[in-house]
Amino acid sequence: LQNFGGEWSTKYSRLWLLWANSSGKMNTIFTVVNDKYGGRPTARIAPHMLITRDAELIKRMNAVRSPFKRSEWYTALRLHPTRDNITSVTDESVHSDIRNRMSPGYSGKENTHMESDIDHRLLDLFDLITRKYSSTAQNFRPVDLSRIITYFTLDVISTVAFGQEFGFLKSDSDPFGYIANLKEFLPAIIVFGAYTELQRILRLPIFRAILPKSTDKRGLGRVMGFAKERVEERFGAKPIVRQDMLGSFIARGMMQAELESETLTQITAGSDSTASALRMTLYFITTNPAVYTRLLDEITTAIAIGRVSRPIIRDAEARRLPYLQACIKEGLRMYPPVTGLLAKEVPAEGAELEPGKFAPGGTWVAWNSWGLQRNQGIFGPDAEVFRPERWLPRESDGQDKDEEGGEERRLERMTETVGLVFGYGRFGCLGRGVAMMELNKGIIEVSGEILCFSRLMQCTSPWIYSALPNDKMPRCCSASTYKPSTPPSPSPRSALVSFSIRI
Ligand code: HEM
Repeated sequence: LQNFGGEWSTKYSRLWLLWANSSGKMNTIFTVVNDKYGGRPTARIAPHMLITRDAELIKRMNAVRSPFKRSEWYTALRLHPTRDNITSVTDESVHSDIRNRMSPGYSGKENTHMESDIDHRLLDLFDLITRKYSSTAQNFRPVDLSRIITYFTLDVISTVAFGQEFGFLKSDSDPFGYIANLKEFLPAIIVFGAYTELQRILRLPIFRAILPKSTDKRGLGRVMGFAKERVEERFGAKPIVRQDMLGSFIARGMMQAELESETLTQITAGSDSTASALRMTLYFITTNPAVYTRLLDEITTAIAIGRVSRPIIRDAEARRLPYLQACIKEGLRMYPPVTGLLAKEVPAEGAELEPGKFAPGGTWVAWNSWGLQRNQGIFGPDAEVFRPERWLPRESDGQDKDEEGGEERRLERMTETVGLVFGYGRFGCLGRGVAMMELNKGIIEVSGEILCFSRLMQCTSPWIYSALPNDKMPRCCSASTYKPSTPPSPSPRSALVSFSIRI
């Protein structure tokens, strides 16, 4: 790999990688490395490992008939003590068989409750804010939005996966100690991905006891136990039949033991990723007054002309709001939630990764999703800035047709590139539809809620004001209940929202 630039020690050992992995700043360190070594998109990060921010190479490696395959890095994603899952399996044919059987369930076509399930969890979120976090002049009750957003995505995924919410929002707590345990596990997964020999040691029977198992009282193991119970209910003498993801997987012949491992993966893959996207996007929107105002103007107008359902916007309606869509794409671009290495392996015969640069068979090529989304050639010189306007068509001055296909091509390239935050091709995210539905609904409804709560009850906008029955905080935004001439209740109540930003 001597043709590829990188820190000098990466030729000899994985220590630099270990340092980068455990620094908490892996995303920016890899981006600096990709920038520093001649500005080439691919650099060396370990004796056998490269990292790339080249969108074309990432697509080539992930494409359906590509000879590249998953590297052993993926085996670190095995959470069950004895069974692989869709994300950890490295055998191509086993992976594609599981994927074929799981895709219909994830797609939502066979999950008729999906949209209403998400709506109910969003209402639970607002109910929690109303119950516990609306401050009065005497009683100051700020809420950490980051924490409860994580509760929201966990309750959503358990509901859409197997028809029962965990109950994070109802109890306003982490009833299983799951989040704390995952915080310990995720960094370990990252290290085990680079040092795969550690995994082999951990799989020895004497070490299995420290891995999570369904009989544990707390942590990942407890969630595993919860998932196991839900799976058991679908088998046996009087099985529960429900049209949800689990129902779809069973209909496609997945066995009970397989499902116990897959449901745990669904939860880990589907909650933290979406929670990061939601909280970072909300953070950027609500701390940019110009963006925030424009977004609320868009929704207020849409409500006024009857294009938005209440109490929760429909997914199809949200897709028709261009500025909301621009904010969501820009949020995903600024903070791609998955920054793990996801390394693919070069086929035995080797491959030319960049013009004139060959990598031998067996080389691992990791992705730098952060750097990929900061490509100034694609997103413009202000790629470091949160600016949703970049996603809106620019007025044509008649000259942009000369610039590589003009405005249409510019938007297309950006959209293709930001779509890569969900991976690509045969390894692409199966939960993308669920995640986008949560974002479409969550971003706009929570943005409105924050504004509603953060103004004392002097609000006049139809978006933020409706009647206040029984001195309760309202679910606002009903255009029909908007009475601008009626002053709202004078009692000063608000919810103060803070974000603790975790990356
Ligand atoms: C904004 C939220 C999300 C992002 C950014 C995201 C991103 C990703 C990425 C980058 C991959 C791996 C691609 C690779 O290995 O090359 C992936 C895989 C996967 N994701 Fe997501 N994801 C999100 C939400 C979800 C949700 C909500 C679910 C479940 C409902 C989910 C389920 C999965 C599954 C099952 C896979 C494995 C697919 C396979 O191995 O074939 N994800 N996701």
